[in-house]
Amino acid sequence: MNTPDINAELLKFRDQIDEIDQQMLVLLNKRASLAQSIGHVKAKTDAPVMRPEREAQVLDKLNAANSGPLNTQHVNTLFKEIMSACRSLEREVHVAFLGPLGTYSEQAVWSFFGHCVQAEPVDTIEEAFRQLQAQQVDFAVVPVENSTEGSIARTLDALVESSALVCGEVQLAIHHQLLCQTGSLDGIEKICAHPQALAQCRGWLSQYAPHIQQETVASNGVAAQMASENAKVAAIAGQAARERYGLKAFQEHIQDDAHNTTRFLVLGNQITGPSGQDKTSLVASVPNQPGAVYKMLEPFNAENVSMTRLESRPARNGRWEYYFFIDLQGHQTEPAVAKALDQLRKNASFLKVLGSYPAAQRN
Ligand SMILES: O=C(O)C(=O)C[C@]1(C(=O)O)C=C[C@@H](O)C=C1
Repeated sequence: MNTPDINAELLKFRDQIDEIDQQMLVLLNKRASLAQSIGHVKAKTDAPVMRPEREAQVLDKLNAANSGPLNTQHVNTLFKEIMSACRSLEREVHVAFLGPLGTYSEQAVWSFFGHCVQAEPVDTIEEAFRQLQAQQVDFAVVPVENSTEGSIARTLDALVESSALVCGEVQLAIHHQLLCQTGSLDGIEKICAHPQALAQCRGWLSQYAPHIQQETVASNGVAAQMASENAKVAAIAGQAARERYGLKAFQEHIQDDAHNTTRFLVLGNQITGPSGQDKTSLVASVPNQPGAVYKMLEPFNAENVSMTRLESRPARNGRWEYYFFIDLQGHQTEPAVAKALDQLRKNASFLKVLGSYPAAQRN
């Protein structure tokens, strides 16, 4: 095919794309107007603008109907952003996250809420909980566990104390990158990162950058900021930091464990209804007696409710008691889950249901 023929063929397809884009724009604006109408209805009763269960259902319905060539991830990414834009026309949603900018927590915010939210970095996990409790923000996004490093104790402790409800979860694949101003290691004198990131990349660093000094800093976001200000510094950080600070990658995927993931909780002050594929998180404590833990878990077995997580933390009351953090499959309004929780309430010395929320498979 000669060049004029190729150009003519491209033009034909591009004309069709232009036409479809115009049609989609009309439809998207129709959708946005409907969301605005929903917003007006909600405003009458001060009902929450963000409904995680409804957004999960929208994605599930679309994916069930999808015949490709777009895959599930494409559909989710596109429609999360569409809902994010529509939602922002109802009211701007404010989300606190563990900062600074450029951390994986920020990435988790974009992944759950799309980009049309007001994301506000805070210095500590406790401050995120405080702002949520004081209703300074609508939601808070905090890390709760990492597949290689384990649970984030400060989040677990804060969950026991606070009135925050779990409204959602985000499973984020942690892809560390070695970032600097030029994308080359020439002239780099030190590599900065959070201690966990350095630990997670130990093998790669000893093989490919054994002679460069390493320095631990408060977060990968801080490391990326340092690299953006100093050409002799490289940082280990993720995609959000790379974009935020305009850095170039010397190498992507430098973590030793290819499946390294961090799970984040989306916390709010609102109850989340069932979406069809949900999880329930709770924290319970039992008397320090033989068989007590077995008795605590027995109702889940009896009701055939699957547990996806069981984690213990000292209760910090000086009596060698423990809090058990449990995640279940199903929503607390489902009969089997409700029955198991009723029984657990009788067996436990302490029980707090932290919330039911859509499971993260849509991320
Ligand atoms: O269905 C609603 O309640 C809406 O506000 C609409 C919409 C959407 O764009 O589809 C937007 C925000 C909510 O989180 C859920 C869905």
